[in-house]
Amino acid sequence: MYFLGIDSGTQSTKAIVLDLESGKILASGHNAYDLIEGLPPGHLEQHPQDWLNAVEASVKQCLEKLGADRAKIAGIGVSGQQHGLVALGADDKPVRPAKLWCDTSTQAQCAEMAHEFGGHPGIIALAGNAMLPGYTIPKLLWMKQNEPENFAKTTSILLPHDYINFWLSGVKRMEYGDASGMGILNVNTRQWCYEICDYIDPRVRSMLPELGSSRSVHGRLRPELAKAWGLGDNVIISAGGGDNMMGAIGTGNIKPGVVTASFGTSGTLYGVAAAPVVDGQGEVAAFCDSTDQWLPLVCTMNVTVVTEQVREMYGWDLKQLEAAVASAPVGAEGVMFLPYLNGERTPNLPNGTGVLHGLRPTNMTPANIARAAVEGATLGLAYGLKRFRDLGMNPTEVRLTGGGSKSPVWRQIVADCFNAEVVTLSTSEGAALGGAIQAAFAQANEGGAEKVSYEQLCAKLVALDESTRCKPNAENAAKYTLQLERQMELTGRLQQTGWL
Ligand SMILES: Nc1ncnc2c1ncn2[C@@H]1O[C@H](COP(=O)(O)OP(=O)(O)O)[C@@H](O)[C@H]1O
Ligand SMILES: O=C(CO)[C@@H](O)[C@H](O)COP(=O)(O)O
Repeated sequence: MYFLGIDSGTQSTKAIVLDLESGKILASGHNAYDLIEGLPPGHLEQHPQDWLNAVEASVKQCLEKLGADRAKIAGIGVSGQQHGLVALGADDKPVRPAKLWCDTSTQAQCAEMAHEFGGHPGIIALAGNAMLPGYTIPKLLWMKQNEPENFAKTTSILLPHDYINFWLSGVKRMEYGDASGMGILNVNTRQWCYEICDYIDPRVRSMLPELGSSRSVHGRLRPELAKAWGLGDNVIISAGGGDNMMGAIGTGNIKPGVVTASFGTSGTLYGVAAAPVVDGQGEVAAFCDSTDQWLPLVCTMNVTVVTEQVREMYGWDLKQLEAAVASAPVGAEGVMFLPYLNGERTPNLPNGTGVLHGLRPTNMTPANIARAAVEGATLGLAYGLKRFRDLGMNPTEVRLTGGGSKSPVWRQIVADCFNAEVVTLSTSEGAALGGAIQAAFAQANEGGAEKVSYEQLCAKLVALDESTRCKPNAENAAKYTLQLERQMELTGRLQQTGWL
């Protein structure tokens, strides 16, 4: 039996076909897209139709490679960028483009809601999470206040992966993992916080679809799509989840003790927990995972955003970028790059901008700027790891996934900044693999006692690539400890003076 895993990311969609028997990835597909251009700073949006087109294109690439064997596909699992707001009208069409996880235009709405519910402590007591601009529900309040005609037309809301699931199956439903990033799920009880919903508008309750377990089957592939793609008539769609929740499954992060770091458009650090992990400072998000456990997570908004920008500025390809980073010494001869190009979530700087600090005539080289960009983005996540350690999670090994983890020089920088061993998986597409594994789990266990566990599936299907293992270099780790202090101190001071 084969399972299709789809990861709809911020920059592209990736699809893979997993053979359950051999554990091999038999085919993969990829399709890129852009953000909508020309919007004011802080407004980051995409057309949901672009995601559907990319899903279709990347799935078709896989199916072409499989040929007649495509009939062996028994299930599909979808991973999607978290938090985006897809607002649908009565005709089930988006009433406007989706506002994304990296859209920071909703600061006023976050402040208003925090004020209403007793500040960050009050909101954290209600839902487990602070109200941050990246999350979904402030986007809905923003729409009510700024586009009342679109709000009036909205009859239901979905997250990006839910919208893809809806297109695949015709069923609107949410699962706990991705729903926990909306800002209205009480992560302790896994129930909606109706106080917050009602504050936004009494109609919000009716906009929410059914909410349920991430372990169940979401629906079946629509007959029209099954026919068009040449698939069988009983292909299940699993519950799916946010890309970090699915990345957790695909990196074998299904029981406490494992920590994964993802280097994609965003940077994330997460580890499964058997109970909610609530951070009083609201920096470590208290999310649910997509196996009905919990997923404390730190997210920074500027990872490959920054490296891509530097690469484009110098007209380099990825190899040239890597060579430049490798040619500069640890610490980039004093050049520091505060990477907040799109604003930032951790630390919470919705209006943040990038800062280059420490430039001298002798160190102002493309190589140092490239190295400083990688170091700045990685130290942002090292701060997250420090917060994990504050909360009692102290990994000796971190599993890496996402596009940036393909770079050997970057991996060593991560090991040194984290002062922990790092290793990648046999595929860098952890979220897509997680989708395929979740689909295999849901298909095997549908409607009865559990026949196959996540432990069994991950033991068989998730493999570390030992050739990528990097140990921290003690001397470099010590330098990066100081570098992190400088980065956070500089950030704090600029924030205090209103420059960030
Ligand atoms: N060898 C590499 N070195 C540095 N960055 C890389 C490398 N390979 C891929 N990337 C980066 O990874 C990014 C894609 O990562 P991905 O995890 O797929 O992002 P997302 O899921 O957010 O769309 C690319 O834009 C590219 O910048
Ligand atoms: O907002 C978060 C996590 O809370 C991001 O991690 C998004 O889920 C986007 O992910 P990528 O496209 O970078 O994978």
